[in-house]
Amino acid sequence: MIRAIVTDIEGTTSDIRFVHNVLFPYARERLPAFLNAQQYIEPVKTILDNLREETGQPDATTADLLDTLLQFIDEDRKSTPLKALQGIIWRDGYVNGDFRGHLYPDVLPALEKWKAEGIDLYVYSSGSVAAQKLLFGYSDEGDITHLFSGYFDTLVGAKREVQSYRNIAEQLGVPPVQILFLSDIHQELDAAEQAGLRTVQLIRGDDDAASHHHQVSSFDHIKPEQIPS
Ligand SMILES: CSCCC(=O)C(=O)COP(=O)(O)O
Ligand SMILES: [Mg+2]
Repeated sequence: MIRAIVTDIEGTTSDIRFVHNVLFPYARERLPAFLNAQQYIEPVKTILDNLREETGQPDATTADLLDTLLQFIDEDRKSTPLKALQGIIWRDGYVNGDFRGHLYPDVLPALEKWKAEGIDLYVYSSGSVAAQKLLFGYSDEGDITHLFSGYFDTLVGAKREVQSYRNIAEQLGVPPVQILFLSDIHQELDAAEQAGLRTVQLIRGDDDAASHHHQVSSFDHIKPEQIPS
């Protein structure tokens, strides 16, 4: 039986276009002024030092790091320091009501049903845990963070690495075979499957996302009780 469901965000609970057309431009536009104001203040100071270490540029200036970050944004690089900075910048947008966290309409009813059935719910996204809590805390359906028992970001490991899913299962204290991972990206699902998790692939768009994983177009087609383990 499935005891825990871990869900991706972009392309799974939420439209890719919300992330790429709203969140990313919002952070990109504000990043230069944000770094200029915050570069010597924690936690930004430490995040920038982490970026220097990540990129092997120990003597990089803030201007150098800004160029690197803008390039990472344009490449959709899942850099942990970048995601931490984005999460801090996005807070103002959510709190000020500039935008709300997009949820597909099938997501909340399914999460509430699974929670009521005793399945614990978690999130695993490249977005920082802070960014995840903001998206679900200021979502189209209001604050739904009460539904989630925990959050994972790339501090647990990259999403296409098998070890990341072993780490998640160990932290949950649940046998991998009793954990269902939901994502749109087959490489993430492949890694989760190799770690022993069960998988379902969300096909939200019309792109050809052929894979061997069980595929559904919405959360209401997911039946955890029918997944053998
Ligand atoms: C938490 S909302 C922002 C998501 C984000 O920054 C991102 O890069 C999405 O990556 P994912 O691994 O969830 O597809
Ligand atoms: Mg995704």
